[in-house]
Amino acid sequence: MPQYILAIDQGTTSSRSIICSSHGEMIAMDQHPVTPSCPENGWVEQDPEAIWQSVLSSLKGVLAQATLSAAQIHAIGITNQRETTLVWNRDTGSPVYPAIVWQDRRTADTCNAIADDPAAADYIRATTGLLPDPYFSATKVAWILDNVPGARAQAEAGELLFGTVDSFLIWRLSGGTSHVTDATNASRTLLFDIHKQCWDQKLLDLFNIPPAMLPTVLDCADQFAELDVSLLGAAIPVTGVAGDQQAALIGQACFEPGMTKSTFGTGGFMMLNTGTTPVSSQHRLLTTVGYRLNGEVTYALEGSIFMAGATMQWLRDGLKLLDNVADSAQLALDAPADSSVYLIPAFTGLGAPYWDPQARGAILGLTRDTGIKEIIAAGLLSVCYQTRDLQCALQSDGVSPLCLRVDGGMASNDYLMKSLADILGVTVTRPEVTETTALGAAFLAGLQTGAFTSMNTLTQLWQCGQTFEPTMPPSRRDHLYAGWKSAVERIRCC
Ligand SMILES: Nc1ncnc2c1ncn2[C@@H]1O[C@H](COP(=O)(O)OP(=O)(O)O)[C@@H](O)[C@H]1O
Ligand SMILES: O=P(O)(O)OC[C@H](O)CO
Repeated sequence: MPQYILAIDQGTTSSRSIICSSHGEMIAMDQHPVTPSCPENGWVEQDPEAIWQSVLSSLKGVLAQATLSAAQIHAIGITNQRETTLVWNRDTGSPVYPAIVWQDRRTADTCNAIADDPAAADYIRATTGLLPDPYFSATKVAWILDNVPGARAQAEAGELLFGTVDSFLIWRLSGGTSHVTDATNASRTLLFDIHKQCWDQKLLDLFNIPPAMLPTVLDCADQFAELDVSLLGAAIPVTGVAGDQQAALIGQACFEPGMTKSTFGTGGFMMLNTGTTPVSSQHRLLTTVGYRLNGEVTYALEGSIFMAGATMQWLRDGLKLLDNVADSAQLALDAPADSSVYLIPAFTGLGAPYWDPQARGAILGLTRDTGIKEIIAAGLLSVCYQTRDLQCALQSDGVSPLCLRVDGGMASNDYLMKSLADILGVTVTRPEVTETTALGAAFLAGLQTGAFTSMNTLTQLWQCGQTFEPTMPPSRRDHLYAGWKSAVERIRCC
């Protein structure tokens, strides 16, 4: 008799819940959109109540679709958009400000000032594996405390709690009894020592964050909470948590050093397993916790692209060039292959390896012949070129992924996958089940309860769906990439 595990995947554009069996089969999925708002240039926020309601709806929806009751669910796993920052009142559970989303750049000046202090920047790098960039949570928390009237005093009095989305959801799901997170989410805050696996007092002082606000950090497979019975009718245990990119690493069964995955959702995130030794990048990649199980940390090198699928949303909703993002594959195929249009989607700056929060986007190489198809193709190719930027940084750090496992909403786009193989010059593999992020969270939850007995079991559950081989001549791929590099140089601010 299989056991049923439910996984919540709270992403930037939607909240999904899946139910899978202990045999690794997907039984049902339910998805509800969430819409970020951009109240000022470079700001990106979400309504915490909309996040919560979308998660609740997806929980109820997936149970209905699977025709299962909550009592039949063995365990819950949670995975989430990382870095997105919430601060809420311990007594009421009400957030004091909207969620500040990972893409938000409002704290760029603060980060630049810290980056200008070599001792502080070196300490951050050595302790957290990250860089002083508005992407991470610390300066977002400080901004809320400094800009919401009374918030800092309340935080110092222990009345306010900080958490990434996982923490906030667990607080709500547990009826306000569990204030916890996991080591992967903690590793994205700029406040967590990835070597000692604890919050770092010197960083808390640097960013002026009261320690009383912080959640307890657990392994990725652990006892996080029990569901408040009033929500679904059963006290289901929450036993697995990981940030979404780390959950995808697990869902893609990248358990051996050197194995690499890229997830193309709102952003694009390449992650390479480096084993139990943290590797420090000389080329501005991040050293991060891949997963922590039974107290043992597996580290990863990560390259983060801020705009992948979000570029296609902008082409659809902002420029109205598309009715449906999925149409982009055929339109791009119909564009002439020799188009030299480059779209640089630096809408909120550039992520790895540039880390330029002030850069802004551009479309370059326009001619009188340029039309919608060429711009759409350039939007998709921007994802390939940004991924090649990450591949080059990894190669310069002495690690070269020989093949790449892909997932995320954009992975269904065959034009993109084939172009990616061509521009990178490596085999791109799409798994049979592309909901790898949610699957990773389910794997973690099942590892804790014994529904999955080992990492080997998870490796055997991973199934290849389709592979895309590179066929573009190396000289052509290098020529196209050189055009991208010179286009990027035109828009950089630092
Ligand atoms: N066929 C497609 N072609 C191009 N982009 C796509 C396609 N399908 C989805 N996307 C993009 O992928 C993103 C959604 O992927 P998803 O993994 O659900 O994102 P997230 O977890 O960040 O919310 C959206 O930005 C959407 O524009
Ligand atoms: O919402 P996604 O899937 O694009 O993921 C967001 C990342 O976790 C941000 O670091």
